[in-house]
Amino acid sequence: GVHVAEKEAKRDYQEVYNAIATKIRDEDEYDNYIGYGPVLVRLAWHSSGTFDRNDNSGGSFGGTYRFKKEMNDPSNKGLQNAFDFLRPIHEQFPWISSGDLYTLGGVTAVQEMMGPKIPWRSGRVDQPENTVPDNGRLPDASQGASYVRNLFDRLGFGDRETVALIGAHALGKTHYENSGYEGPWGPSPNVFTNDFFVNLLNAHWTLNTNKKGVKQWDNDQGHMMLPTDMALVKDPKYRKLVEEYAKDQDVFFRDFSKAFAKLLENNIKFPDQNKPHYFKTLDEQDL
Ligand code: HEM
Ligand SMILES: N=C(N)c1ccsc1
Repeated sequence: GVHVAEKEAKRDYQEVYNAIATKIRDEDEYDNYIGYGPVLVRLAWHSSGTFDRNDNSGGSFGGTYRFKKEMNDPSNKGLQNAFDFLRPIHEQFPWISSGDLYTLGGVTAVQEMMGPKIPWRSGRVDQPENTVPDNGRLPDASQGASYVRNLFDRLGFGDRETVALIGAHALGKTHYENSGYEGPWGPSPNVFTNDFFVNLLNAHWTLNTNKKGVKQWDNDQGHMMLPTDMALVKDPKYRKLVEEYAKDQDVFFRDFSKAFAKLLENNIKFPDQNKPHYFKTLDEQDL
């Protein structure tokens, strides 16, 4: 059922943001100098993407990613890097819940990679191991448009929100050892842009079977797209949205911010007094 967030504690969440942001800035060598931003965004997404609106189960509230059943979900392979990154932050701020920390990590990463401001509310409360949702709720990358539409409908999202959210694939890369896909970087793996959409439309894509026997799309610049990425230009309704976001990064930023905030808050009711935080970036604080 829907969870009710606890009333906001008298805590300095900007301080937690700054600790995460400083660590992202300092530890820049991770994953061939992509840094921890993208994998932190993926942890926030995967810890929220277990939501199912049909029975109000899953979602970020209980911080259940910390339990091995969810951590070992094959869909979550590679996210241990984000979990290990956040461990010292959790030790420094033991009062923050796991669910708040995993989602705040993604918000901090998006903003520090020059993405849009993401409003964020506190109040998630750790839940016990017996509340871990079943594996298999996160999307399979080998599928087409109707699969993507159904999966994001289960998460409570329409076409516009779905296409905006998948725009996060401008960040980071795919790794053979995690998903069986190998993605040399997109043009800006640690800067949040609308490149994913521009790339989808403008590059010449070839469907290959990679060294792991997995089908993926490659272009001559050494970028890759998943089958579910390519579905966004094959489906006429999705394609209209890809074209809109490729043309206007501000519209993409606006829609991504709303959809990402909604994703991180699915299945949670927040007390009115828990106002959304709009965190300042390190640059905005001259830190
Ligand atoms: C149809 C939906 C989606 C599918 C099938 C999908 C699948 C994948 C796969 C297979 C990878 C590569 C993982 C690896 O090998 O390390 C990946 C990476 C990534 N995904 Fe998605 N994803 C989807 C939606 C999203 C959404 C909604 C977000 C965030 C809002 C997101 C953010 C990311 C990020 C940031 C990475 C890079 C991680 C890294 O560099 O370590 N994805 N995704
Ligand atoms: N399409 C991409 N470049 C991608 C997919 C998952 S992470 C990056």
